[in-house]
Amino acid sequence: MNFTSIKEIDSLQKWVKQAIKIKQNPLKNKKLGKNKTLVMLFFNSSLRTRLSTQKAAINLGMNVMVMNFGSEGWTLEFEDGTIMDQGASEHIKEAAEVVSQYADIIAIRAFAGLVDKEIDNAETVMSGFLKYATVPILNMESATGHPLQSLADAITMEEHKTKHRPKVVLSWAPHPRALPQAVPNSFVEMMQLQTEMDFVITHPEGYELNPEITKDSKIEYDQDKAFENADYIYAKNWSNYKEYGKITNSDPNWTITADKMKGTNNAKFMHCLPVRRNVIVTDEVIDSENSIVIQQANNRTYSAQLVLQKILKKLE
Ligand SMILES: CCC[C@H](NC(C)=O)C(=O)O
Ligand SMILES: NC(=O)OP(=O)(O)O
Repeated sequence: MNFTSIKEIDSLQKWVKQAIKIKQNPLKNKKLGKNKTLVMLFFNSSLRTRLSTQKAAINLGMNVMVMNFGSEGWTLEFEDGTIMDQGASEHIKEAAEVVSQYADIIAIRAFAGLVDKEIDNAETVMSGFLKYATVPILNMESATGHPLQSLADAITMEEHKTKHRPKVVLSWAPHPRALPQAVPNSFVEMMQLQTEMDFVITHPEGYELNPEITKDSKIEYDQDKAFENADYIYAKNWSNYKEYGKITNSDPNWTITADKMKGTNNAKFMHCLPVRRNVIVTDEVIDSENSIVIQQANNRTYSAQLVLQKILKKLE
C-alpha cells in the first residue's frame, strides 16, 4: 500500500474519524512500528511535514532516518537507457532499490520544477521511486499533490464544524515567488470527496488549476462574492498553470484582509503554512481567534500517523 494521492482514500469520512480517534490516544499503537524503519527523503525544504511525519512514526514506535536528498544525495538520472556521461551520478533504479534495503517505508518530498508542465505532471521523481522501490511509498508533497496536508485539512474542518453543510472557499492570494499547484490540487480533490460541504474556488481569471483536477468544482472569479456566507476560508498561492510556473498576477487586492473576512459567516481562516504575512493574509486575520492554522499544523501528525498505521498494518 502506497499513499501518494487523496484518491487512494476509500472513505474520507471514515479516515477523518479514525485520525481523530488516534489524536485522542496517540501512543495506543506504539508497538505497531517496532523494528520498522521510515526513511524520509527531502528534495525540498520542510518544517511541518518533516517534524509531524517523524513525530507520527515515533508515536508508532518506528525508527526514522531523514535525508536531505536534494543537497546530500547524488544527482539522479530518471530516464531509462540513458548513457550517463553527463551530470547525473546515479540512476533512480539503483537509488530506489538501495534505499528500499534500509527502509520499510520510504517517504518522499519532491516539489514541481515549474519549468516543464509535462515533466511535473509525469511526477518524475515520485514515479521513479514507485517504479523501482520495493517498499511502500508515502508522498510528503510531490509535483502535483500534497495528500498528507489535505487529509489534515479535512480533520481540522471536521473538528471546527459548527453547522450542517458548511461553505468552504479555496482562495488564491498573491506571492512573490512562483509556487506549485500541489497543495490546492489535493485540497480540491479532498473537497470533491466531501459529501456535506459546499465548495467554491476563487482566483483571478487565467489562474485556473488543472481542469482534469478541478473538473466541475465551482469557480468564482469575484473573491468578495465567493466569500459571502463562507464558513472556512482556505488561502493559498499557486503559480499560473496555463502559463506554466509563471507569476502573471501579483494583485494585493487578493490578500485576505479583515474587511474581506467580514463578508463571510464568521469564517475560520486556514492555510497550510509557511505563509507570507501581509501578502497572503494580513497579521490581523492570521492572528485572530478565527485563524486555525496552528490546529491545522498540529493535525499533520495525526494525518501522517493514520497513513503510516494503515501501511504498517498491511506489512504485518
Ligand atoms: C506546504 C507548502 C509548500 C510549498 N510552499 C512554498 C513556500 O514553497 C507550496 O506552496 O507547495
Ligand atoms: N504545510 C507543509 O507541508 O509545511 P512544510 O512545507 O513546512 O512541511
